[in-house]
Amino acid sequence: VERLRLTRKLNMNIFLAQLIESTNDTWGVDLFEVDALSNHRPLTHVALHLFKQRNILKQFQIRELTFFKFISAIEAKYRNNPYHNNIHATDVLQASHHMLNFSVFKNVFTELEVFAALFAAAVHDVDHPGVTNQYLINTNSDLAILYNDESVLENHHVTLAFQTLSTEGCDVLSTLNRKQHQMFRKMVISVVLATDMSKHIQHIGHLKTMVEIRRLSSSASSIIDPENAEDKLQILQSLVHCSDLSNPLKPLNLYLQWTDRIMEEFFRQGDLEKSLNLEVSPLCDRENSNICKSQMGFIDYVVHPLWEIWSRLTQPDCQPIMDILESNRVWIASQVLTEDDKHDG
Ligand SMILES: COc1ccc(/C=N/OC[C@H](O)CN2C[C@@H](C)O[C@@H](C)C2)cc1OC1CCCC1
Ligand SMILES: [Mg+2]
Ligand SMILES: [Zn+2]
Repeated sequence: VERLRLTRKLNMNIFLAQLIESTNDTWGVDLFEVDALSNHRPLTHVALHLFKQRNILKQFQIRELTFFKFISAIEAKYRNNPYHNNIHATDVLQASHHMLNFSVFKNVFTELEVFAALFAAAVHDVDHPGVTNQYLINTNSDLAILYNDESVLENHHVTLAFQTLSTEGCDVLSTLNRKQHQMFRKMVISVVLATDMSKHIQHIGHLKTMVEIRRLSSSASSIIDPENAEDKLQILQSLVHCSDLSNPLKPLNLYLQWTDRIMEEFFRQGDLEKSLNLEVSPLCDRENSNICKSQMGFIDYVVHPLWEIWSRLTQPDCQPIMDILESNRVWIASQVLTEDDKHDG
C-alpha cells in the first residue's frame, strides 16, 4: 500500500510539473487542477515558475528564497472567497504573462515594466473581503473610511502588497536602485488601481485613441512607441484589466466554474445585505437571479466592448482568444432559452 501511495504522489507531482510548464505558453491552463495538486498554493508555484522563466529574478539579482517568502506571504493573505482568491490571482498573473508575449509587444517593454506588471497582477486582489466597493461604502466600513470611498479595495490591495515587502526576508525590491524602485512603485500602484471597475470606460477610451493613431499613422509597424512611457503604462493597465475580465474568454468548463464562484460570492453579499436590512445589490439575490442572462449582459456590455478594442490593438495574437469568447457566448445564449423554460416550467 505504501508503494502505491508513493507512486500516486510521484505521478501527481509529475502532472503538476507538466501543468506548471504549460503556463509558459498556453491560454486556458486549468488552474483549479494546479490548486488541487499544489496543496492549494497555485500562486506561489506559478509565480515562481514564470518569474524564473522570464529571468526576472536573475536580471534584478533577487534571491529565489526571498521571492518565495514574499509570494508565499502574499498567497497566504488571499482569503478563501469563492471567487476573489489566490486561484483568481494566479489566473490574472498567467493571462497577463501570456499577453505580454503577443508579437505587437515585442521589444516594447523594459524588464522593469514587465516585472511591475506581473507583480501587480499577482497582488492585485490580495486580502479581498469578498464584497464590492459599494458594499464597503454602504456599510461605513473601516476600509471605506480609510480610503474616503475612492477605489477602496484597490487601494487596500496595493498598500498591503507593499507592506508585505517589510516582512522578514520578503523584500524582493531590495536590489533595485532608487530610480528603479520609484518607477516600479509608480507602475504597480497605477496598474492595481486601474483594476477598479469604475475605470473600465476610461480603458476603452484610451485603447480606442491608441488604435485610431495606429490606423492613421502610416508606419504599419508596431504602433507602440517604446519611448512613450505614458502610453506603455496605459497598455499595461489595460493588459491586467483585460486579464481580470478574461473569464468568458477561457475554455467553457473553466468559464462556468468562475461563473459559479462569482455568483456564490455575490449571493453571499446579498445574504449579508438582507441580514442588515440593506437593499440587495444587483445580481446578488440568490432567490431571484438568471445566471445565463446576467452573463450575456456581462459579455455584451462589459467584456466584449473592452476585448474587441484590445484585440484590434493586439492583432493577430488575440484572435484565437476572441474565438473562444464568441463560442462561449453562443453556448450561453442557447442556455438562456432552456433556463427560461425551466423558470416558466
Ligand atoms: C464570470 O463572471 C464574472 C467574472 C468576474 C466578474 C468581476 N466582477 O468584479 C467587479 C466588481 O465585483 C464590481 N462589480 C459589482 C457588481 C455588483 O456590479 C458590477 C457592475 C461591478 C463578474 C462576473 O460576472 C458578474 C457580472 C454579471 C454576472 C455576475
Ligand atoms: Mg479587484
Ligand atoms: Zn481581480
